[in-house]
Amino acid sequence: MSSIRIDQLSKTFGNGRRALQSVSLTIEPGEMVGLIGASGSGKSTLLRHIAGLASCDRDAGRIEVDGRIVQRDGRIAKDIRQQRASIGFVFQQFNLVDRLPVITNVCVGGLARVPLWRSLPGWFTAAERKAAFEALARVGIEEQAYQRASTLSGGQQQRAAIARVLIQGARTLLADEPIASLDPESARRVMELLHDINLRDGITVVVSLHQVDMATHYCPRIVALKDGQVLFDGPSEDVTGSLLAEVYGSELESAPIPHRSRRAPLRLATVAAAAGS
Ligand SMILES: Nc1ncnc2c1ncn2[C@@H]1O[C@H](COP(=O)(O)OP(=O)(O)OP(=O)(O)O)[C@@H](O)[C@H]1O
Repeated sequence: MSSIRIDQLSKTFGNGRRALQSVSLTIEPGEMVGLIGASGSGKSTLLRHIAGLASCDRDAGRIEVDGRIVQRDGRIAKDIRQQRASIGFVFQQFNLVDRLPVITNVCVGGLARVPLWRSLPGWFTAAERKAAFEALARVGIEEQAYQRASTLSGGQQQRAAIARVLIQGARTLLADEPIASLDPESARRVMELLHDINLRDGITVVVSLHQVDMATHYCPRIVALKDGQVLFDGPSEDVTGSLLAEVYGSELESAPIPHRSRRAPLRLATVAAAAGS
């Protein structure tokens, strides 16, 4: 059974903008996939559809996660709340509750599994708090457990958000530009963490990134979107300068170019030359 299966997914927003056009994609359990593409190419829209946070066009697509239908032909599954328990979502802006302690934010990750009356802050059991503390230790911020979330650095907040996904027991982790607002060192640590979770826990990871070098370094498979369509789907080794020129078009000058330790670095001049060829 595939981890994620997308068939012929299309999305047109109310303003007539076609954000996704007949996207089909199959992702197997334990894969780590980097989603790249120019601004507006449809990366966030695709991730939000996989999580059932947005619905596709009528009669235009179907998404399954772990063999269960998330949405079909414009209708989101009725049991989406239960399904979301196994789909972790990490956002660029962390989505923590600023005024609550970090550990409470992390405990909230288990909410789909506890009765509603126990979801109020303070009602978490000792076992749940222990599990949250262990998740914080795993992401390296256990010392900040009792600080308000707002007092953490961006990188620490993102690690707390990942700890929340660990507590959630998600089998699939979708990360929408998780490092876009982080400094380079914090970004590297977050990518290392996603990589570790993928390798050690076997969690399927799909991460959208503007930094192509990060995508090709950490993700064995790259999916490139252009104008809402899959332009490339293949091993990161096959991401070439000419492909990037096609993916980023006029954004090329500002596009981050990969520096991959395994291969000769792709330099802007190489890519620009490919673009002109
Ligand atoms: N709620 C919305 N209403 C109308 N158009 C939208 C909406 N959300 C996204 N779009 C449009 O859909 C297209 C795809 O947007 P999306 O945010 O998925 O792109 P992206 O690749 O994630 O971009 P970025 O890298 O800048 O975040 C864009 O043209 C965007 O303007």
